[in-house]
Amino acid sequence: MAPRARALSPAFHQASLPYQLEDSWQRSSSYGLTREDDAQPWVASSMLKDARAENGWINQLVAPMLARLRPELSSHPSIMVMSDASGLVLETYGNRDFLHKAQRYALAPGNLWGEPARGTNAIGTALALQRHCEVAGGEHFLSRNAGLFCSAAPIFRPDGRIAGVLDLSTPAQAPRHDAAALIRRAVCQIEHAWASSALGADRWLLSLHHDPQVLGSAQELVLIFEDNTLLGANKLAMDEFSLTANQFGALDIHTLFPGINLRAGETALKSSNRRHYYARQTLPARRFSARSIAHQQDENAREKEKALRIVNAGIALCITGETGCGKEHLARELHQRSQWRAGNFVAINCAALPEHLIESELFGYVAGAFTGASPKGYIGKCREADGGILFLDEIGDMPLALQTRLLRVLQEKKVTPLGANSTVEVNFALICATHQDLGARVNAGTFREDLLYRIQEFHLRIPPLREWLHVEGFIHKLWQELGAPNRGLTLCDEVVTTLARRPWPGNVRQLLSQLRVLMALAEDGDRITLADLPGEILPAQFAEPARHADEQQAIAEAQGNMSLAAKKLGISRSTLYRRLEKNKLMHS
Ligand SMILES: Nc1ncnc2c1ncn2[C@@H]1O[C@H](COP(=O)(O)OP(=O)(O)OP(=O)(O)O)[C@@H](O)[C@H]1O
Repeated sequence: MAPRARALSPAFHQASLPYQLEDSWQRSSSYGLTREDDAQPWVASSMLKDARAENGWINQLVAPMLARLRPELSSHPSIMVMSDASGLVLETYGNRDFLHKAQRYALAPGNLWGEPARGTNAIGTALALQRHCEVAGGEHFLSRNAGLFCSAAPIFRPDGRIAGVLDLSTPAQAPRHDAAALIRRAVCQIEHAWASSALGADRWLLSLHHDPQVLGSAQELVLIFEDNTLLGANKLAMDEFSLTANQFGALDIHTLFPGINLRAGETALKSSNRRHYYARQTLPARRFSARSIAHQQDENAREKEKALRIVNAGIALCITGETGCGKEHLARELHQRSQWRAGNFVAINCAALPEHLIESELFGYVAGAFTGASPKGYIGKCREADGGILFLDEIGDMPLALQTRLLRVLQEKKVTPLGANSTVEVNFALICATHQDLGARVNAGTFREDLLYRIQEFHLRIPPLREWLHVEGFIHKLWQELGAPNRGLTLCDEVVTTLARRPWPGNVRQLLSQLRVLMALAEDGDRITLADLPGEILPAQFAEPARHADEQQAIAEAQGNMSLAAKKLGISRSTLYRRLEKNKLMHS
């Protein structure tokens, strides 16, 4: 027996799974699921509403394409299911009778179909594998889904990230044999339309194919450029040129197509992989395209993309913003997405280190360089960051004397460890962060002007939370990232609005702490209401005892039956008791 098969339990063998699904079953077990589980995790309608709002591309790109497929879909007992990138079902389309039956399987908006929620299933497993996946009948991990046949594929945004999953589901006893072809065709059309819509005031497109007849169809390869820099592509082009999301913003057209001369209107191209293509260029629209999805990204996202390009180009980035607004978080994200990700992300807090240690921390020292030094010497943060990113937090607090040495290192890209005679070459991208006004520090004479220009070749300010336009959506995102949906925890609309309106002087850090507290105090399945918020956060009109009116009313309506009252409120009995206890304490 192969070692891989030996690792599987007998129940796995009974299902005689295709190879790719064996791993998925293993993962399903590791999530703590059993085949008999009957839970159907879902999110509250407010969260569904927000998720739909965040995924406006579905209305623009998927709905028109599915409308064209309607005749094909309605003739069979089958439905199309559209989920977001977490497996949350946002829309279903297709045969009415089967739509109705599908609800029994919870294939309806608001349900979570990621693998952690429902084990092996086409949506969740396509997300896990990042490619097309088919799951038939008993291949589903949960026995309750054995009545389904599902074929699903992820949809890739032009920036290389997964946007969601398109799934075709039928009864297991009547599978559609053309399901895989139908899904692939639909996904290909969506990705093509998405990439094509990126054409904007400053972006142009290059469409390519080996076969000139294919140009202009959804099967063509589409590359998106700003000047000569590749910004994105449809998935077909990503596969053809082995492109990854990290290369977008960093790859030059001449690297992809050496010797290309677009001015000459070239229509036959040779790529760096020596393949020949027929090409068509679509030049920037003269006027701003309001329909361009790329332009719908909010200002923050656009700033982030700029910052990524800056970091990829090795230009020093300085991030400013109030405490807790996410400066280090952004720096780490940029590292993960940048061409420097193979190297280390080395963070040093210039305010937290004693002045006499910063120099040895940054530049290292040789053995015996000073009393108390490690006998082995120390390589120093600059060299640890070689090939990666050096993140200097609170740069505004760096002592003046050290600023001079840092400036030299940044100019010469060479480090001299303490006590050493020779220098060592280093190559890293520099990101600095500060909550201070560096210009004011320069005026006060406590920060070197030449260093400011060197570390702030590009400046990005993260606004404080109170200036953000879409805090509600961000709260939902954090709530999901904290794992609340796995516990069936939802936030009611009033809570989200109340939290979004707080001034949050501690910014994201403070908001996150508050969400963590709410999660820790909640019971699984709870819906968090205003009554769960601490007094100092509540708006004045909800001052007690009015804020507990909901509980009192539910208890009265349930004639004192606490289980029934809790059910009406969508909370557990223990949460109801806890709220009443809190109320009592506040009035004692
Ligand atoms: N966009 C975000 N998404 C999720 N979590 C975030 C985001 N931004 C910040 N955080 C989280 O908020 C907390 C504070 O962020 P971070 O440490 O990056 O802030 P900062 O601006 O560097 O703070 P300080 O100036 O105090 O050093 C961290 O736990 C971080 O993971």
